[in-house]
Amino acid sequence: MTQNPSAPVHHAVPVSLGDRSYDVVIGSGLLARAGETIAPLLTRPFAPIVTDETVAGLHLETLTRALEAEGIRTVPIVLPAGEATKSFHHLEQLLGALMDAGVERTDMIIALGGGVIGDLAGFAAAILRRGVDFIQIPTTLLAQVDSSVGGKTAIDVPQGKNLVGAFHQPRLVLADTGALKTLSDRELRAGYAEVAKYGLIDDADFFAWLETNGPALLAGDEALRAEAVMHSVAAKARVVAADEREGGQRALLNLGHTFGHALETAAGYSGDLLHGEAVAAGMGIAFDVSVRMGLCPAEDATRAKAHLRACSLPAGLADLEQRNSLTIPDTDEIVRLMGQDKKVSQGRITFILARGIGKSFICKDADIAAIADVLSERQAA
Ligand SMILES: NC(=O)c1ccc[n+]([C@@H]2O[C@H](COP(=O)([O-])OP(=O)(O)OC[C@H]3O[C@@H](n4cnc5c(N)ncnc54)[C@H](O)[C@@H]3O)[C@@H](O)[C@H]2O)c1
Ligand SMILES: O=C(O)C(=O)C[C@@H](O)[C@H](O)[C@H](O)COP(=O)(O)O
Ligand SMILES: [Zn+2]
Repeated sequence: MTQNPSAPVHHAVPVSLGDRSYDVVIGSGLLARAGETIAPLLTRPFAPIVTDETVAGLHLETLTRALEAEGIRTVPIVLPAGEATKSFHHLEQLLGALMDAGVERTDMIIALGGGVIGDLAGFAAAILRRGVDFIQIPTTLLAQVDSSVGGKTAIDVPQGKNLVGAFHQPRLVLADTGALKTLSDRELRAGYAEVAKYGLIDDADFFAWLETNGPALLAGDEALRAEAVMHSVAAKARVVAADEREGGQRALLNLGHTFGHALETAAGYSGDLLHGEAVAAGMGIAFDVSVRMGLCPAEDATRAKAHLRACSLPAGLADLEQRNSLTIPDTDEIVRLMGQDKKVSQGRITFILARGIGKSFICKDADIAAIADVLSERQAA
């Protein structure tokens, strides 16, 4: 990336994957200068931009101007905002729009938005003409710290979350932390769940840092936000570089997700339950199960859940019932839905459990009775 004295301060985290390596560039004001960064990656001065209606109203013009200033012709493709857009219907619509726009195999698709747009546009890029390059420009906290990095792309289906998808790495990720200023408080907090996840997985020091700084970060401290984004991206980049296709340790990034995805499926991928909220509740459940199985000290579970709640996130099923006014499916239904998880092998569900804060591990022989007990008790404590 060309640096000039008037350019905003930015930081690049490499994702090292051999000839598919790329940088995650993090900083405020990057969107307005995206043209200089992106132009050298294009084979011709043309870029379709996939985004959603909300982000289009807030940030599309800045990006379009930045690209057009470099002589790049843009074609915006604007989809409805929200999880329901990660569907076969919208995938078909998007693929049609990309072909109608004349996208060739050597072109570059730009995904501008949150994890929904990144996952959907990334999947479209993976399968259109058997694979077109794409760039992630994540605009939510969740997408900046997690979904834009690592190449998991997918849509949701009635059977479960992300069950149809592909691994397809982006060529570049541009995370403009200034774009987070327009994000709603609820979406910011939902994204924070994935930040807290990195601490809970294997970084107790980071979790302690979040306990001190999380509330100020959520309240709007931009320097703390940028620090949390850089730390989270570095953590994810390390895991992805070591295990791109989740043959092993990448599964740790699924902490809270086996429970969370089942709840999102039950909620019908509606705005009643955001992905980050489901993950937060799922992480609380994972800690409760770990305590119930005698694996984790109760005080660590209490601490993990207390921090989530201090950040106005749910830490279990009772919180979801009360805070999100969600009707929680019965235990049998949750267990049935978890049976569709991609980590199921030979009929057994793999769970990510914890021996303490920062001590998560992959458990292939979890006690289903203990899990069912925790789910049935709703764990409000
Ligand atoms: N691929 C991965 O590795 C990975 C990782 C984590 C999550 N995910 C997926 O990501 C999705 C959730 O992503 P998300 O939380 O970003 O949701 P999202 O994409 O739906 O964005 C949340 C909302 O914020 C709006 N928005 C986005 N940027 C904004 C901005 N700067 N200002 C104001 N509003 C803005 C969007 O229009 C949307 O309404 C889920 O489908 C989840 O499964 C994928
Ligand atoms: O990148 C990963 O690996 C993750 O697990 C990150 C998760 O936060 C993300 O929600 C991911 O989409 C879940 O993966 P899945 O394979 O369970 O769909
Ligand atoms: Zn997630």
